[in-house]
Amino acid sequence: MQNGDGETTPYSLFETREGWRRGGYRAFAATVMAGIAVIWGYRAAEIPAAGDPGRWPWIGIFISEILFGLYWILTLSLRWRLTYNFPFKDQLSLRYNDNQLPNVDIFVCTADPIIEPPVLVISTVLSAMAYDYPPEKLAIYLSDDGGSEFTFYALIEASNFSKHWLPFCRKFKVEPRSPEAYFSLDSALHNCSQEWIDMKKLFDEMKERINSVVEMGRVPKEIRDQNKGFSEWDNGVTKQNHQSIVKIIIGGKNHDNVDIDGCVLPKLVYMAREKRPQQPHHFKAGAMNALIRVSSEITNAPFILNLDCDMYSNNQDTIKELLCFFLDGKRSQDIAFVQFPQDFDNITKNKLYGLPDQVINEIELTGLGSYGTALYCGTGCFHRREALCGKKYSEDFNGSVHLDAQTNKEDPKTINELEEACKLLVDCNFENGSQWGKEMGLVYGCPVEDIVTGLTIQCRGWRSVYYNPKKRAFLGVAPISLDVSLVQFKRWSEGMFQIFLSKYCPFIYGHGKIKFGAQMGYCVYLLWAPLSLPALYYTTVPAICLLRGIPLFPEVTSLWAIPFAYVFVTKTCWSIVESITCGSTLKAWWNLQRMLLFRRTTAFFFSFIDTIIKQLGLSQTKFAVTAKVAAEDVSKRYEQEIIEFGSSDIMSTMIATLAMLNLFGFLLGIKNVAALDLEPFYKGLNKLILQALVCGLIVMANLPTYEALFVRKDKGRLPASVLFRSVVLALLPCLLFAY
Ligand SMILES: O=c1ccn([C@@H]2O[C@H](COP(=O)(O)OP(=O)(O)O[C@H]3O[C@H](CO)[C@@H](O)[C@H](O)[C@H]3O)[C@@H](O)[C@H]2O)c(=O)[nH]1
Ligand SMILES: [Mn+2]
Repeated sequence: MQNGDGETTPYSLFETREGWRRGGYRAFAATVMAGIAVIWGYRAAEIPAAGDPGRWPWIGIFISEILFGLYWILTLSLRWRLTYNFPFKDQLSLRYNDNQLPNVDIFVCTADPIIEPPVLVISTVLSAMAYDYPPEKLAIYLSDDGGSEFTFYALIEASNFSKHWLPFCRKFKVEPRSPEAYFSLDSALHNCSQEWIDMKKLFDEMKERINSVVEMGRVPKEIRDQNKGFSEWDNGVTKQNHQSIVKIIIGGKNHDNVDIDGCVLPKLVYMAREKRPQQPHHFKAGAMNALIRVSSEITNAPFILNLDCDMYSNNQDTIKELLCFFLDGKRSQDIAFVQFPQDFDNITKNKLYGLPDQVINEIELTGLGSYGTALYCGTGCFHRREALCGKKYSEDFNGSVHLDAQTNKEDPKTINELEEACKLLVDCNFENGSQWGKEMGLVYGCPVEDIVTGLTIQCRGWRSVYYNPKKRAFLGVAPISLDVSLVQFKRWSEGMFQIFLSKYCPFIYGHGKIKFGAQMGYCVYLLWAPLSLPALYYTTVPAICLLRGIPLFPEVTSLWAIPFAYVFVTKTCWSIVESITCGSTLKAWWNLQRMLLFRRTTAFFFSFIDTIIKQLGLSQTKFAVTAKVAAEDVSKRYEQEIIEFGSSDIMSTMIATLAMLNLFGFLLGIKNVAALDLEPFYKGLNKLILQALVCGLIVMANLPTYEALFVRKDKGRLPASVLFRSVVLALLPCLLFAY
């Protein structure tokens, strides 16, 4: 066996295996496709004559079904072929000893000390410091877009705490290594030794100190005096307006950089790039690019792990596992990044808000990864620095040469000189006239900087790997109220639709560069926003037509009902089977269907509108940071799986209005039919029953909405103003069209 050379060693570091044969799925998909084609044919053949009141609604539903059908064809690309990746960590240590392992830089981004509390941020940082990896090869960089002295203070506390925490983790093989997550595990699981108790006390005291400083609203003088770094905050630093701040908290050849056992600590750097009100800062993409430059000055590791501040490491072995993909000689050369799925540690049993979507994580993203084009999801992603910085892949690129060349960057500069040099790299003007945000680093101008950046890397010839280990590598915080969740989906769908409309549209930009299946797969996500249009049509027009007795579906006794029934029933069953085999419960599947309905009719629809407005140049890109904390009563309801509507914004009004509209349609439609004599009654029933079924399903999915409107008394209910608005809005079409 020879070091670093994939060709002469008999053992590979990773393996890619084909999943189950997909023949069954393909055959099934073909029958569904046939069903869809028959439905299209039926719609085209049976268009009501001019003058018939049903003509326009019919044409509308025809168009909707064409769009749904085409979208469904796109989703096939994600299921066609599934391959899975398996690293062999033990082989890595046989091939490379610790000295030969590459440096790794870990980037953590935070943006706001209130909705991303410093204690949460440092727990993530500490979990990253505690990886089972030679500490002298690790460096953790925190980018603070909040420019907050609280976050800086918390990081100093964390650096002191790490001197105890890291030895403790090593000694007791602690897992997970985020102290917050670890100590909230059932303590009965642990040996309640004195050391455990002492450690918990140390952590609780630190939390207490940090939280009290945050509550006080300023860092007291005694603390400020202990670290001259606080002087940066002396003259009016605000979130939007401040100079560059770079502080190397642990690093350099300082005797203080060891833990209580005398082991070296990983480097730790705080960075807040310069912000000026009139200068665009490009949100997370800007922060990441600043981190790339600062880290290149200080450590310049060839591999970069990118984490959101809530995504703590849940597996100490992750770095070693994932290096298997990068260090396997020739086979590794064209791999630009390895993406892990996004997972959360605050999930209830039945996934109230549909996150994480196991089918996306286990099947769809695997499917996209099988084309060599794993989606870059912004967090839990390891990059090859060169690929991220804009290098094109070419056959003669030799990753291992680069590895040999990299050694611990022994810088003659002092910490002070380094910090000053870094500050220049993150001032507002540094990027002017450069390729940053275009050809270099993360791409600017899009609220989903991650997806578009991943695509550009792939179009430069690189491959990416999706790795979904059994043991979750990272766990984050999922939204625990409906509005926060919908706002997050709005940002995503808006950003993705922008990509579709921009020069980065995968069908054009990716043409000839990534596989056609991959182009289709990307569009499954990029087209979320326009998918709202047929969805809205389906949730409004059948209900209104039902009121008026206009049939839009075939008679239930006619042969034409068969393709509708077939497509609906088999697709539903398939989706249930997929969910359950991916580890969901039946109830979780149902909750997801409700969330899909809510997302499509609100978040996706408003993002569609906003994207169009933006295309017209009337507004600017925004990035609404997702809240990671909530009030106690909200958390309590979340644990009981009660939906937190709790606001009167336009999205909840929309949800309530659609719920009311379908309820009216369903009830009045049935009432109208029931009032008939026997013979016309059966005829009417025959004609309208499928339509009533559509409304009935929407009503069923909305049961929690009615409860929130009429029954609930807690703060998470829908306020009376929403009830009033939704009833008026839903009655409007009923009155206009019904009589
Ligand atoms: O101006 C900003 C805004 C955000 N962030 C950070 O970006 C991360 C993601 O923000 P969050 O509000 O948590 O967004 P999510 O919707 O949870 O994020 C997902 O989607 C984003 C793109 O929409 C990606 O950037 C994220 O990595 C991905 O986890 C957080 O750590 C933030 O602190 C910044 O650093 N600067
Ligand atoms: Mn997040």
